[in-house]
Amino acid sequence: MSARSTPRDRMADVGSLLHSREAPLMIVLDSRSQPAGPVRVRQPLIVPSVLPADFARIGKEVRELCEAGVDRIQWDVMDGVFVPNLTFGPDVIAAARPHSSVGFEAHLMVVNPDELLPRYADAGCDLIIVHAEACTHLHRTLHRIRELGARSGVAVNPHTGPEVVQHVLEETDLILAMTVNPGFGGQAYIAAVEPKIARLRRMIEEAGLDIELEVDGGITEHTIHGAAAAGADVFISGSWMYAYPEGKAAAVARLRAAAAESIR
Ligand SMILES: O=C(CO)[C@@H](O)[C@H](O)COP(=O)(O)O
Repeated sequence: MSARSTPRDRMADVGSLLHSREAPLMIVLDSRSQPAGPVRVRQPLIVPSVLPADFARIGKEVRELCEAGVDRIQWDVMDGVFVPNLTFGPDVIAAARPHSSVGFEAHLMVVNPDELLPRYADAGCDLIIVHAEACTHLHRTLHRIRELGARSGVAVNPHTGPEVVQHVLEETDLILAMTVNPGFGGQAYIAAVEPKIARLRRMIEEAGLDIELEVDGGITEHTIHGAAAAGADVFISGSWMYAYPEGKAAAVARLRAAAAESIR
């Protein structure tokens, strides 16, 4: 737990301790290396987008996701300008917060994230993700998120190169490689992003930093393999998870198993 954590963060940390990035790392022997040495195997995190949820019963939807075994919950915040859609204000998220036993992340698809950061931190978002394309002073914005007591994340659209995050790695806890153009759920996964995911994974490893690498958009039990093999370790799922015939718990288990097969 970092020194910048707020009391709300600390409560959320206790609730989600089993899913922390530090705790679940396994040590295995890598038979490919000579001599054999310990290798860190990342555990995939499965995170639903609430975009397909029934907004008239959002508290119940959040409780169902927690019971399904998700690692945290993503709120897609859209302003109708950065993306052509409008979604959640901070008051909606704050109202849902007491219904959750896992952390909240806010994916801010907005043109002016800086002025909104305190509102989403106060609403109970433990992780706040801004778009590189929306931030004139990305380093400052990420630093500000941490000052507010949240973890910081930076998202990049499918067309944006990995180099935009090279000089802010020290200020970020997560990189989100969008695998659709943001704005709507239910779009097709863009496999052409995978080489960028691999490049981002190398950048993280070369920097020696504990940064999560998230993918978002079109994630299914099939597409998750390519993203995991490229180096992603956090997987957002929206429409596929909600439409899974055997229910959300089975969908989470299916995605977790599929990611674990391919994660590197
Ligand atoms: O950020 C976004 C869309 O802008 C995503 O979170 C999607 O909402 C994920 O939904 P599916 O592609 O899994 O339906």
